Amino acid sequence: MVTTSHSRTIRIAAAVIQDDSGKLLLVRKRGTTTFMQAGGKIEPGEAPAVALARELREELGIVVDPATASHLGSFSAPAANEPDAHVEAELFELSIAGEPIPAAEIEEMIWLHPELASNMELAPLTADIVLPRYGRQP
Ligand SMILES: Nc1nc2c([nH]c(=O)n2[C@@H]2O[C@H](COP(=O)(O)OP(=O)(O)OP(=O)(O)O)[C@@H](O)[C@H]2O)c(=O)[nH]1
Repeated sequence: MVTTSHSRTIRIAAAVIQDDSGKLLLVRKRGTTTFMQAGGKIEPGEAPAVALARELREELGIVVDPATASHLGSFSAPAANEPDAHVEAELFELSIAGEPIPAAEIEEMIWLHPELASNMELAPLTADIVLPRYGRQP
């Protein structure tokens, strides 16, 4: 029997970023089809908020002080791109100044109104954890 507990764990730090009108910033990484929270893997020994700041700088050219990111908690979800894995995500809420500039590894960046998310291909962490908390009606 395959259960979540047997699947590989990917530890990530991920960002919930909203603009003034409540739209959520999502990214689609190059060569993939699902939109997801900006962020990425936590390196061994790296503090989650530091990993988050590093990933946001690499992916979106955003400079974030890790101390200003508000930790929402740890959440588990099936991994978007690996059928045999799940993510353990440290989710952080933060506000950003200025417009992000996607790096080459980001194929697409969008500001998504939560009410308009139903037609989108979303990572489970975004669909099941973030959107229910940030405005999408069931
Ligand atoms: N950033 C991010 N990754 C997610 C989310 N949901 C989810 O399943 N993942 C998965 O978590 C993993 C993140 O790894 P990544 O490869 O994007 O991170 P990274 O930038 O550290 O990449 P690298 O290993 O190529 O250096 C991917 O397998 C990705 O599909 C999410 O909401 N945000």
